[in-house]
Amino acid sequence: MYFIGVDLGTSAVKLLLMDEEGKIVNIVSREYPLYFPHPGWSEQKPEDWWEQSKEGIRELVKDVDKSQVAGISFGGQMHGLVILDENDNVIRPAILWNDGRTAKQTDYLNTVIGKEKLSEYTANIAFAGFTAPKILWVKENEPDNFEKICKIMLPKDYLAYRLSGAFVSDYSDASGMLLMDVKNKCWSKEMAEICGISLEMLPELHESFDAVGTLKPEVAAELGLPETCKVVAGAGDNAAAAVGTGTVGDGMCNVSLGTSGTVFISSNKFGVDSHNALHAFAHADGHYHLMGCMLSAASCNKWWMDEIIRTKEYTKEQENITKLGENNVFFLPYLMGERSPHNNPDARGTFIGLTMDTTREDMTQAVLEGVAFAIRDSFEVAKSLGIQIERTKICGGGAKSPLWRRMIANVLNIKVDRIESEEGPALGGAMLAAVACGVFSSVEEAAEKIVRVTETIEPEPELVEKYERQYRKFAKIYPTVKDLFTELLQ
Ligand SMILES: Nc1ncnc2c1ncn2[C@@H]1O[C@H](COP(=O)(O)OP(=O)(O)O)[C@@H](O)[C@H]1O
Ligand SMILES: O=C(CO)[C@@H](O)[C@H](O)COP(=O)(O)O
Repeated sequence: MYFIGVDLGTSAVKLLLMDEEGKIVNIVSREYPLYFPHPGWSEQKPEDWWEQSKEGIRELVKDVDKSQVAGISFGGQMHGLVILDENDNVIRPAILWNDGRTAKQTDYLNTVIGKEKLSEYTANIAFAGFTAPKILWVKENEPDNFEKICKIMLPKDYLAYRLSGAFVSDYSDASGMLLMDVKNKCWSKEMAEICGISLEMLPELHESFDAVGTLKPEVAAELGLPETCKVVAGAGDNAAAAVGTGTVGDGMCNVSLGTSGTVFISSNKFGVDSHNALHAFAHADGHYHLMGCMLSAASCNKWWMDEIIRTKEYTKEQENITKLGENNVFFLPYLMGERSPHNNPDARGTFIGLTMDTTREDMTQAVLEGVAFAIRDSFEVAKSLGIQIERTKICGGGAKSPLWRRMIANVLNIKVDRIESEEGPALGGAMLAAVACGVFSSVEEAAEKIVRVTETIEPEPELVEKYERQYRKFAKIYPTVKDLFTELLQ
């Protein structure tokens, strides 16, 4: 038997084929455009996700016996608002997780409804990228579109809907909508009322490892897959990545360096961050997790390389970096505003400390370090909650860089475990499909049998000390320039 894992990412859809022994048989990737129609806005077309996923699946399975593909599941970029009308047409482009247009609606939710009430209804407060503020934005700014809404779904749920006709979501991804009561794993009537929507507009909720249907006959024919192929609910990309890196059970950690950067801490018990800086979400293993999310991680390096110094030679560029822990240049990686821990859509990217002898390498280094320091910010919040993290897994495109992995290990002062593939969410998706098809009795068992650590990066005491001093300096920059960010936008 084979299982397909689909990682519906922001930069591309990554598809992974796994056999029932857990061996990765093939990986395929298909890019699609990301639109920034206004500064701070971020959109994609669901039709692009669908077309590229279909093309990717055909390529993925072309050399295997397709009749043996037993299940397909997903890890999807979270929070994106996909709205369909009564004829199942997409009403407008999806508004993504890193879109900052909802500052007014987020402020309304946090101050007028109030953080305490939001926390009581959902276990979280409002962040600009979450789905509920986006619904309010459409209501206020595009009333004609709002009137047409029949179905509200998340990005990966759109794929499941097109593949199977099942209008469903899973608890981990739905946690990020600010419409779900995370503790009790059900929709919040209060939040639906606040957003002016009915519960019928929301998908049926499932565990990530639940089979929710099979391929529609016409889709099966188009893909060359059997109609019996199970479509499995799947998870938000971070929960799926956690499955794919074996971050399941109690007190495990995964750092993802994708377009976003995340710190994911699994827990067998429901818990909330009293500072509201970390999200309290459901996990794909049936339990819970806390998560910090920075909006621009590997995308900062991509921006710096592609748009500014204009090179595709990421590895070569990083090989010239030598001054680890001694850089006088610092970079705030807030190119799309920032979520954890600042919750500030107005925050912006910033270089500070430039002099006449600053080199291109210093600035490249500052970009990579700025991301590592921002990841550390979420670790500091976890530490303040009494959570001690001694080692972490790492995944995402940025984790392909040996230098970045080393920086993370030293800035965080913990061991960093690399697994066989950086494609955490896609592998996690395939594992969820295998659980739903009965190959494994639980997500934990799948992780135990499949995930292998291939390398551990140890912190280096001398560098840890240097980076501790550097982090203290970094931590002073945001509070100093914070007010200026809002002023600059006026
Ligand atoms: N060697 C590398 N060094 C730094 N960044 C990298 C490297 N390889 C890939 N990336 C970055 O990883 C990101 C894609 O990672 P991925 O986890 O697939 O993201 P997403 O799920 O958001 O689409 C891109 O921003 C890409 O530039
Ligand atoms: O908003 C979040 C998590 O809360 C992001 O992590 C998105 O889920 C997008 O992930 P990537 O495209 O970076 O994997």
